[in-house]
Amino acid sequence: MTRQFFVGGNFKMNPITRKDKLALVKVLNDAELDPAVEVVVSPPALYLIPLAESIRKDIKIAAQNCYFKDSGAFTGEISPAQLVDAQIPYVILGHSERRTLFHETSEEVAQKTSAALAKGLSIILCIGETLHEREAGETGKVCQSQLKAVVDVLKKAIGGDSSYPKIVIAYEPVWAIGTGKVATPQQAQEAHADIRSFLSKAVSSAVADSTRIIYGGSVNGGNCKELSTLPDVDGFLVGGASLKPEFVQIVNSKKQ
Ligand SMILES: O=C[C@H](O)COP(=O)(O)O
Repeated sequence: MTRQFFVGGNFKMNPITRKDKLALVKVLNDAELDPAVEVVVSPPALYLIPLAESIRKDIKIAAQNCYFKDSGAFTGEISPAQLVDAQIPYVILGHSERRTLFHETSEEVAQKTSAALAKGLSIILCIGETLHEREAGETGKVCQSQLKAVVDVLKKAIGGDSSYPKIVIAYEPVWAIGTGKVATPQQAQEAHADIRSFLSKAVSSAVADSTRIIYGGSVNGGNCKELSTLPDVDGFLVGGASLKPEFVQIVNSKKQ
């Protein structure tokens, strides 16, 4: 099955100034982007609506997080219903920075995933192991347990397996994030194939076949080409390099 290549830019808590944000938008708006690629950028919450209004319409916008309730006394949170109302189509959930710095558990990530899907949002669901877990030979076990929490919740949710086309799984080994230490093509392919095989057993072979599994962790203009040729790598979630003009090269990595 052909899976549409997907490139996401996670700006994290950047840029600091609106001037830098405008420069970034100009680079993307002026660029020649491969029309076959789905491109999504994810700014801080403050910039979601202004970015959606100023960026070209073939680039979609993602929030970097959301809560699982619709509204109420939850200071600092944004709800799936609010994102839908603001016409923001995607949300990143389970990023390792949320899991580690903000102590989000896999169960909370699953609850947020289910709530966001119920409102019609698409999800970039992040999973991945720490260096310690990789060195202990636990990469597969960790990724599967993070994913299983979502699979279990979706089994009970309205819509069930029909939700999977709205989920892109981002495999992001924590040791590769922001470190300049990218996974080797062999490590990336192995982890992606393992995730796909888990999906096949835990959900169905059709879902395993059609779900996009993208790689994140120190992707840049220099290493994207080789990673983009791997059979189970369906795109990238880019952090640091998404703030630079080389993001265009990463979007176009299949065409280079
Ligand atoms: O969400 C993106 C990842 O955390 C990757 O970040 P990075 O490209 O800066 O390593």
